[in-house]
This record gives sequence, C-alpha cells and structure tokens, in this order.
Amino acid sequence: MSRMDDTNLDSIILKLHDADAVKFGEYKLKSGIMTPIYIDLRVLVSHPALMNQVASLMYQRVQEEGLQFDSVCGVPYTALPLATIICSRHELPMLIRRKEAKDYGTKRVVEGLIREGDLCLIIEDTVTTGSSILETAEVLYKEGLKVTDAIVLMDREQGGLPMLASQGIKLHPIISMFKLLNVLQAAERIDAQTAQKVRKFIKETNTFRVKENSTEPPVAKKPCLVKLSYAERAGLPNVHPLASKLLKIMEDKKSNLCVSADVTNCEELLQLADSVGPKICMLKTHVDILKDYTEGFSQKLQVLAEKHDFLIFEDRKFADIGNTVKQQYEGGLYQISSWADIVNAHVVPGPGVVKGLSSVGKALGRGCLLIAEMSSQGSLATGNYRQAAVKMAEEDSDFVFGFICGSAFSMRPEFIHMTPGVQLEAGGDVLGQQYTTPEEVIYNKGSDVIIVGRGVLEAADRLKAAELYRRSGWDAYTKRLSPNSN
Ligand SMILES: O=c1ccn([C@@H]2O[C@H](COP(=O)(O)O)[C@@H](O)[C@H]2O)c(=O)[nH]1
Repeated sequence: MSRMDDTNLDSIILKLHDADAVKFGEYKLKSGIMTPIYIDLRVLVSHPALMNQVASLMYQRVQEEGLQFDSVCGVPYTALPLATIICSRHELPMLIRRKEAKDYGTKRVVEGLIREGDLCLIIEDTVTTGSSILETAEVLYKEGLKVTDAIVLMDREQGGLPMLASQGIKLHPIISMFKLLNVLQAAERIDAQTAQKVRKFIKETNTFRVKENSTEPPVAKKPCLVKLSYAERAGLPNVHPLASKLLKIMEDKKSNLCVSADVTNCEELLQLADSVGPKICMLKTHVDILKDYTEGFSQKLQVLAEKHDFLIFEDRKFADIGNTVKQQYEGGLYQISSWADIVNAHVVPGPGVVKGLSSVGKALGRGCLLIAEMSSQGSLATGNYRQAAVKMAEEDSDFVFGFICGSAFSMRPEFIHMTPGVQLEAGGDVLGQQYTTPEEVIYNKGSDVIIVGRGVLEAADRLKAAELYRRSGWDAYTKRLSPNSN
C-alpha cells in the first residue's frame, strides 16, 4: 500500500476545520495550561462520513507500519468510536477500557477477551503530553497485556511522542500540529500571525525534555529518572531528609526490600525484625493487627531499626479530614508519630489529610507517602486519581516524599515510588491481591522499593526468603542502571 498521500491528508485537515474540530482562541488544556489552539475531536461523532475517513487513515497507517498486534484498545472516550470502526471493518478483536471500574458484576476495568502476554495496539484522537495513552497502557499492563505502539490522529507536538518513547511506546501520528498549521494557512483559513503565534506556543510549551548531552535517540524504555542511582538521588538538592536517609540505606545495604510485617503478636514481629533486619531498607507494620500492642513494643522496634539500619513505615493509610488524622497520628493507643518514620495517606479527602499529618509529623522529621495506586484488583485509584496524588505531593513536598503505586510516574527523582503486591511469581490471592515480580516492578515499571509480605512471612525460612527478594530487587535495580538497558 502506498504512503498516505498529502492531498488526502490536506483535505481531511480542512474538513476537520469545517467541522469545528480545530478551534483558535484561548482554551485550557487538561494540564491547566492555556492554549491558543484547541483540537476537539469529540465533534466527529456528528460527522459520520468524516469519522469514517479518519478511521480509514488510521488503519492505513497501521498497515504502512506493518504493525502486528492481537487486539485494539481506544483511549476513552473520544477514540472509542474510531477504534470501534477500525475493529468492526477489519474484524479485529477490540478491548474497551473502563475509566471507572463497576462496583457490581464482574468489576472489570477492561472489557473483551484478555490473554496474558497479548499485544494491544492503542488508538487515540489527540496527544499533548502522552499521559492519557500512558494511563491506558498501564491499565492494560496490569491485565497482563503488552503495549508497544499507539496510533494517534492529531499530535500537538508538545512532548507526547518522546515521553511515550521513553516508556517503550512508539507513537504513530497521522497529523502533526505543524502540518495542520501549514495546511490551514495555505488554504487561508488562518492568517500568518495566528499560525506563527501557535507555532511559538507549541515550541515553548514542550512538556518533555530528553536527558541533556545524550547521544541516544529518545526511544528509551523508561523515564530518565530511573537511570539515576539511589546514591545520586540521595544527594539531590530538593530531596526530603528522610527520603535521602532511605536512599542512602538502600545503597549501603544493597537493598530495595521492605518487608511487610503482617503478623499478629509483638514478639513475633520483633523476632522477624531482628532476623530480616540486615536484608531490608524498611519494615512496614500494621500496628492495629497486633493483639498485644504496648508502648514498650514500639520502643523495642525502634532499637532494632537503629541496630539494623532500617526505617519503620506504619501502613496506617490515613483517609479522613485533617483534624481527625492529626489526632489519629499523634494520639490514641498507638501514638504512631512517636515511633514510625513514615506513614501513608489516601488522597481521597484532598490536601487537608496531608496538612493534618504534616502539622504533627514535619517537626518530628517524619515523612509521608501518598497512595496513588493500589495493588488490589478493581482498585478505583486509576487515571486522574494518580495525577491528584502527584499534585498533592508536589504541594507538600516538605512532608510527602513518595508514593505507594504500581510503577514510577513522577518525573521528579526526589520522589520515591514504592510497590506492594510483590512475589517471586506473578499471581494473586483469593481476596483480590495481585502480585508482580521484583524484576517487573523495579526494572520494567521503574519503581524503587518492593514491599513484600506473605512472600517472606509464609516461607519455611523467612530469612532465606528475605535474602532471595533482596537479591532479586537489587539485581533488577542494577540491571536498570546498566548503560545497555533501555
Ligand atoms: O496497594 C496496596 C497497599 C498496601 N498493601 C499492603 O502491602 C502488604 C502486602 O502484603 P502481601 O502479603 O505481600 O500481599 C499488606 O500489608 C497490604 O496491606 C498492598 O498489598 N497493596
């Protein structure tokens, strides 16, 4: 098949302009940035002939590139009808990503036939930063699918292409912003001044920077931040002191393992901490599952943390208004702020939850992680939820220093990503926990810390198991740093 011809593309651009899918003025983007050009391809549903032509162009591109895949998934919602037309016409299996999981029936987040390891092609209408494609890809990854390519009708040329390349996804745009402006200007739909203003805006608002003085093409698998060592990140100027301490411990002990000490009596917990202490950078507790908690216990735990050089993370998952979490953190039976270096919080209450915790913990030198994603099946913490967590973390980065998540997403290397739901074999439990391997979490997903509970606790020899996880997590990290790894 011949390369898509320019006259056809020009005519589609003019038809998109006629359909009011290209607007000039002052508009706000998803990122909050004001833009002098807005691409609104939602209008396509009212122009079926044009919709068909656009779908044809997209499929033509699939064929030209010789893309191989097992299924097609449109990014919700605007690209859904485009994906449907393409799949229906060419009899391709389609997947539908739900933006919100159902709370009844199958509770699936992706509808359609999913086979572990299948390759899925993403279809998108417009790309600015690439974050929407990445969000969809991450949902598909969680279902065990692979994503290597995405077709997009309109690339605003503001950094989406290299950002996705850095995450291992090749973007194939049909229309670029500069092409669109040239065609509209040549057809006298816009004047030279407008075209120039938009060109300038696009050039000045690129959202992705490739590592400076890199000679490599930007097609790398992971974001640049994961190429920094823990030691380098520990010394960054804006790093939270506790994050710096943790990163140093990780480097010194060659361990990115956090053991989740989900046992129900104090003596067993202390024995566990003493035994696996040399292998871990952090010990995670659920103090409220202990049957026999006493103040003396938390003091003994602190002594062990000192002895073996690990941090204590109480997985309390605060989720209330600021005034309540403040009291839950410093008071009550457990007085968590007096002994736990780190706590975590859900972002669902909004910034008040962080403010409340910070009002107690900041002066004590404590730190907080925000729960951006959860490892449990059907978790509602997806899409914009994660963005909200990033925003909240950035606003209170003197207290928040990282995230509980499935993969690295913040491009700021001073934030630490920690991932629960880790075992040596991928799988899950009967109550919805989902497991990924240390290699997948650290090497492929770019996270920093693996959190392992039953993988260690249920082993015949807990110390041996902790060493296996430590080595596995550390090998994945050194592989990620190696110059040959993309
Ligand atoms: O999304 C999340 C957040 C927290 N956890 C906690 O981590 C451990 C995992 O235990 P495993 O035995 O390794 O399944 C547990 O304490 C959870 O409360 C999580 O699993 N997922």
